[in-house]
Amino acid sequence: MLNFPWARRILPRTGTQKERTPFLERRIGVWRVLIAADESSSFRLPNLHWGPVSTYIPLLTRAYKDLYSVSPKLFWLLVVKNLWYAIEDSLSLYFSNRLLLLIQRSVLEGKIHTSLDKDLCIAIIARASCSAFSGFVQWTSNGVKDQYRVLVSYRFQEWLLRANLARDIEASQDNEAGLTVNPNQMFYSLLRLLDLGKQIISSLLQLRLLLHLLGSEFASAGLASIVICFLPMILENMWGNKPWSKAYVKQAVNDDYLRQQALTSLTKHTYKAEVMGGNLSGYLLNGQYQKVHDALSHIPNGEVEDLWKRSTTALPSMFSNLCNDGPMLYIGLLALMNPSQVSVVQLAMLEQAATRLRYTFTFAKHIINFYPTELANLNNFYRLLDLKSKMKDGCMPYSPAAGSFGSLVRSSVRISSLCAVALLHIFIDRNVSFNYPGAKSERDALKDVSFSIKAGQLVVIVGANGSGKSTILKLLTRYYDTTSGTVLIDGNPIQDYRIADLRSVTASLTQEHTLFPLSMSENIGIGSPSSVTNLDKIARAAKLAGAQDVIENFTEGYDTVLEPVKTAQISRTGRGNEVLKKEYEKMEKNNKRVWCVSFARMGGEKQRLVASRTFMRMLSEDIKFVIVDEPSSALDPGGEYELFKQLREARKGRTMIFVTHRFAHLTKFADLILCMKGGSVIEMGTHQELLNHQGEYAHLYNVQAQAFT
Ligand SMILES: Nc1ncnc2c1ncn2[C@@H]1O[C@H](COP(=O)(O)OP(=O)(O)OP(=O)(O)O)[C@@H](O)[C@H]1O
Repeated sequence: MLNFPWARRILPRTGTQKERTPFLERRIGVWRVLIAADESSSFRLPNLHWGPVSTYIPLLTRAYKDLYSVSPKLFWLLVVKNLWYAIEDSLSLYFSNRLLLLIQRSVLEGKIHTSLDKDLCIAIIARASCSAFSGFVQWTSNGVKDQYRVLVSYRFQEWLLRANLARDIEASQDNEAGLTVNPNQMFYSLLRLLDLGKQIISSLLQLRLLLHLLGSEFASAGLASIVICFLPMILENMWGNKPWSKAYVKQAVNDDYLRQQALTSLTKHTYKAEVMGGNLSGYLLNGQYQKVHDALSHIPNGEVEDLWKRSTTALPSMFSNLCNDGPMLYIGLLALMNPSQVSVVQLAMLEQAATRLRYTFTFAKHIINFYPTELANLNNFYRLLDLKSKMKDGCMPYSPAAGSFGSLVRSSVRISSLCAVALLHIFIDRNVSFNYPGAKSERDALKDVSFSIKAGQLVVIVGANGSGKSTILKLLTRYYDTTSGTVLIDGNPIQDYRIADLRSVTASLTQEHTLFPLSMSENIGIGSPSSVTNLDKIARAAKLAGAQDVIENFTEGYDTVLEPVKTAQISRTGRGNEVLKKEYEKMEKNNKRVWCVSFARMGGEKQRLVASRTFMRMLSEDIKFVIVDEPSSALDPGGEYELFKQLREARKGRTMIFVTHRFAHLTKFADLILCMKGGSVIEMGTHQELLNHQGEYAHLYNVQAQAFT
């Protein structure tokens, strides 16, 4: 079958027994191609695997219910449209047949009787109405489809957005959360599956029409037409060398080709300095590239699909085309052999009916071939939608009175068997341990941690890298739940509170905080969504974070959009057009916002902007708890000192936990310092107490102090 040496079957079936391998493997050009085994069997009817279909019935039911719920009216219009298209072909053929027979009778008789006249009029009206109504349905259905698509994709997109936002960190790290789903595609998948129903009804009606035509004296011609119209489909299955309609993966396995790719990639910007500095152009071009080029010159190059096509013979496509003309040729032969038996009208009708039936079947087969992909789309969408948070939300509201700063819990707190955190009041018992879900490390991120924080205290956590400082903050903000032990907030386990309530009284500033693809003012204002348009407040927050100068540097000031979405795109074919390409580059350059991004992406400016958001949040009286995790790595010493000072002052008696490596000008003000090592709190106390203790904290402090002496 494959008559080129470079297109050979790698794994021939062994012996007489047909070994069931999951793939058919072929080597084509530089590619190793694996084709799904069931795609390569010699002949079978279209992929009618009813097993998978039946397992997908609940999914389909849910999908169509959702589709219906978006707009029942448009749904029914779509169904009616499909039903009409299902019967339209057979109906119009039937009326055409009737009309042509009447015309033939009238021509043969040479005169028109009244009854014939009447029948002819009815037939003409019926045929014309059918065509006109089809045109009307086509016109309305385009509008309906577009309107429905927009509604459906917005609604489905909204569901996805809600599901994605509601998911906690652990669930977001799940593989399933990485599924890519296109709601627009979902709509088309559902539509195509509706189309399949249409094609099935249409085929049945067309078969019925053919049988009706077979009732005449040309039964044998009709029967032959039916058989002939299926022949191309059968042949396609036998000789179906169309990799683009098959499930396959390809992998480049030719060493020379891989080296050629590697050499070509050395022209990229990433390697530019190295290649120029090493004066490697001559070596790469003349020696290496030339060598692989010579080695590859006798190997056919190109896409798998094209190479595949070139590896087949012309016979299948010649025979397939002949079969397409089969009904016509067969009827022509009949007419030659027995002219008296042939009615031109009926022959023409049979030919038309057979052709339409063939098209309907081919189209249905096409949909059936792709239905696994459509079902997979639907399945992915609902898997993503149903991917729930791993953490259970509590049901207890948490709403301390505005300005209370947790004073309700200012009474002393006993260290119990539980660990409590006071936002108030926070406790952690000796048993509090934690490891990240799926963590590879054998050591727990936190081990036997125990401490208590009183409402309104300033707590600084210090310690070496990886000692568990940030992890404590993640437990206190309920990004994760402890593996053992409990965190108590105001005397109650943190799990009992509604997560959204706890987050609404917490302000945080961490290294992981980032800029949104929004304007500067919104980036800051979003810290307090109810004041997002309050420019005075936003400016105050920016001033506190020392970001005012950064913002004023931009021509558009607070309206500057950071991290903008890409505005320009160039089509595949457009990439080959130099004029278009230049215009595209201009569009990208003219987008001043891109420049802003690179300016603000890294470094101190970004940290100041991000800190402004936290200050914005702290300006709200609702905030009771502030956590800050290493927010100043890129700030200059002056900026860092100022930021720490402003954060301390903006705290206004709220409970604040600060994680930092550069704690010299912070720990002196701390009510409590936790010094951590290897996931445990090894020292606890005030700055003076810990210095006197001469332990780990004193060591870390002295290392920093020595740098300035
Ligand atoms: N998402 C994660 N998944 C798995 N392990 C993690 C994750 N985050 C942190 N860890 C591990 O947990 C331990 C504690 O990390 P944590 O970030 O709390 O330390 P840290 O004291 O804040 O360190 P640093 O000073 O470098 O920020 C480390 O061993 C770290 O590798």
